[in-house]
Amino acid sequence: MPALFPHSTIIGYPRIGPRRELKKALEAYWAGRIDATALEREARRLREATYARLTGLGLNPHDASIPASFSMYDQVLDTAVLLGAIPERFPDLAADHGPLGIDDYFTLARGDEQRSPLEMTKWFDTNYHYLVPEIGPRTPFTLDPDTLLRQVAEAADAGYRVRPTLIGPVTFLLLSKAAEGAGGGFAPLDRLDDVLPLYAELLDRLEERGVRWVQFDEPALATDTPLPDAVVDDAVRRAYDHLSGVAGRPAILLTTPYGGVGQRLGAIAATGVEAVHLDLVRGAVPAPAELALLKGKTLVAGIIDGHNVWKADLGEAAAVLDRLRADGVSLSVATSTSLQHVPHDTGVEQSLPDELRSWLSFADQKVEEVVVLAGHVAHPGSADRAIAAATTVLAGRRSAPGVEVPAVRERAAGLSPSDFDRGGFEERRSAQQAALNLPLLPTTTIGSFPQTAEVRSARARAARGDLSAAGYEAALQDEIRRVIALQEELGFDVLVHGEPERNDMVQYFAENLDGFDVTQHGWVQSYGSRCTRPSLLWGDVSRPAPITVPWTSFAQSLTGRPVKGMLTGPVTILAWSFVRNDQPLADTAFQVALALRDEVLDLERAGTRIIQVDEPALRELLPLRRADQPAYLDWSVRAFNLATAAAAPATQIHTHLCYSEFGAVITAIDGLDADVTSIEAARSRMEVVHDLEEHGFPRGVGPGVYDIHSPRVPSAEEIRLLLERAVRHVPAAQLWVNPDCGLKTRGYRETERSLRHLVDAARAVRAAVEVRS
Ligand SMILES: Nc1nc2c(c(=O)[nH]1)N[C@@H](CNc1ccc(C(=O)N[C@@H](CCC(=O)N[C@@H](CCC(=O)N[C@@H](CCC(=O)O)C(=O)O)C(=O)O)C(=O)O)cc1)CN2
Ligand code: MET
Ligand SMILES: [Zn+2]
Repeated sequence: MPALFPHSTIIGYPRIGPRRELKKALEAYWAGRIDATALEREARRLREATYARLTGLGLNPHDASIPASFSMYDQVLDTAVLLGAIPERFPDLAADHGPLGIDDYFTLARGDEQRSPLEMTKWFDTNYHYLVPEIGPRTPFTLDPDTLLRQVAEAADAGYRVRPTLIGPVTFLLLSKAAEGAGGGFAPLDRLDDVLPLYAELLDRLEERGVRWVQFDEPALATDTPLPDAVVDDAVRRAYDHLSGVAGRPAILLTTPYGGVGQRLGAIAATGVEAVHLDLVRGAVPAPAELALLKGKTLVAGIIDGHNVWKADLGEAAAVLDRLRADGVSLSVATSTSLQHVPHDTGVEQSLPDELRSWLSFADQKVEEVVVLAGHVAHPGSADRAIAAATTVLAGRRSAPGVEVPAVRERAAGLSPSDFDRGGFEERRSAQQAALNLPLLPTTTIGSFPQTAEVRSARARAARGDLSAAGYEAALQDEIRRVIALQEELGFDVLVHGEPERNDMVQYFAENLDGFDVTQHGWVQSYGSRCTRPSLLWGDVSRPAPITVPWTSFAQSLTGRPVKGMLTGPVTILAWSFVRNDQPLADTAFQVALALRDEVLDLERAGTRIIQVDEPALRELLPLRRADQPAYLDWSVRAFNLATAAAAPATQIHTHLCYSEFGAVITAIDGLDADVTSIEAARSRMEVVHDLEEHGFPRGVGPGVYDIHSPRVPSAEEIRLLLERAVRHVPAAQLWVNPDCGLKTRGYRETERSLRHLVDAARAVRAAVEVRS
């Protein structure tokens, strides 16, 4: 008879550390500044500090309330390695060479001189990115459980009985891609029966170590998958019938974060798992008939949002829990998702206004909210004071100055269709050609140039007060001078100022708009050691003063060639911030769009002839459920239109989107109505030109000709071949030549060489096309 599932838990916790300790240790290890022992010592210290912290916040250290959700780089990679699922292109790392070492693990994550790493892609609808396993019909599977078992043992030694968490078999295979050469018709899920014995063996091994509960994350069950529902439901049944049939195993918690499971609840409930987690924030609260299906299991109610940073309405959450309990279900209180998507602790923020801080709940505060609600479930009435306090805070938030600004609302309410419409493209095209007189196949970059250690350090010193505002501005101007001179020397047609003033393309705008605040320590892992500090969008948004105009004008004053103004679009600003949850996203997007519209007009007035509005996250916010996608695409496209449509016909509007799955949203991209669109294309060898050709994409387009994600320098010949491929499918008069994305993560050495090759290749193809026509 398995133990009862604990009354309160979280699905996962941030791993990067309250002061980004893991990031620093990883980067020190990769740079050779510390050895593997020191890295592992720091990781272990962080894990134990997490268990201690969670215990302090009220989770029980003895009953599996605490998840063991650490990862050195990525949890999907960890599960692939646990199963020995090493892609065939890494034969030296295969299981017959023994268990995988830490350097081998990092080779899979980061690649080496010869091989690219596993592909990285977005994790559900978050700004976290996971590594995509490659599974073929013959990929071998061998259990490699040492890392997991060591963590269980190490926790036990420190006095914690933790709950190991890993990606469940169905989601693991659904998130994998078919290995190259797997053959049409093969889907990784075809290998389900081959991985199940390994998961079963793992349950045995965990049982031997005294583990009582194991968590299998199955978020793919809360999304629409490319495979038919019946196939996925059958996989759920087979997987969990197999695993629950293992004799003497630990009990199983199956989690389904990031959405509702809908009809799939039937298949999940029919399995022999002991506890089922549902996301009650994104998904619906189950009706009594659905709850009846869960009889005999614990419902782990994901009622605290793991995905945003706002304090919960505890009164409302308690009412939902009361209803569930009245229906007789065995109940545990939890977060809707892992807390890896939110910063650690509001308590360490020194510069946030107290009132704003009181509205916030980061990971540690969310644990407290879970514990309060679990107290309420166990002893109704016992949490009334905390619930009343939350109600008071929420009421204060609703009426606080800045949350609703009449002038902002009136402006948004007064919009008419013409505010979204730039007029006909033909008129624009001839006006722009007259104003700019650009050659065929114009060359440009995506905006940022390498962010040098000097620039970052100057910014850090300016923030500490060790460098004056004037000193910081002078340092940035020096950098702009160098970037302009370099582009002139290389022979670019459309220049950029290089964005040295931006810590991040979203945070920089948030720092300069009303309605936002930014944190000091609110770092969230984006992938591996890379982090971002999402801004807090808490109020009505407006622009107190021009933001980018001085930098762009300064750059333009240094050159006769056109300098492109550079803005981040409304959808991306929302996607990479924590956004208020008290009004529809579309309303907030329109406010941001209006602020950007003012900036577009000010840039134009200052003489900027080309303005780029980046929307790399347009695809990212696309809802996971197909039924929700059309409404999203409608408002997101309209927000971009609103930001850009006031520009004069002669002003050329560019946009940039850095992903290659272009086909899926090409109609929306067309709807943006930008004069020129640059996109990622190099990693897929220009495949996107087929989508463009098929769609008959009518305006300018710059498919990226070199991959900026790696320090590799492409040859001019290689770039020329890509361009010739593009010219065969897209009229040359529409084509631009640019890299895949911004250069901020690169160094100057490789950047300069790559850009030289880019200009050489563009000139060669330009000459060839001109001869032909
Ligand atoms: N917000 C956002 N989301 C995004 C992307 C993006 O660019 N922005 N890109 C996509 C991929 N994700 C990425 C996420 C992060 C990074 C990245 O490089 N992050 C940097 C931090 C960038 C930053 O905010 N820099 C700040 C702060 C830098 C810093 O750590 N400074 C030191 C001090 C340095 C010194 O004294 O010299 C400190 O604070 O300790 C600045 O330049 O000002 C990192 O982890 O290292 C790259 C890609 C998707 N999502
Ligand atoms: C992630 S898209 C980046 C666009 C931005 N203009 C840059 O060049 O860095
Ligand atoms: Zn990009």
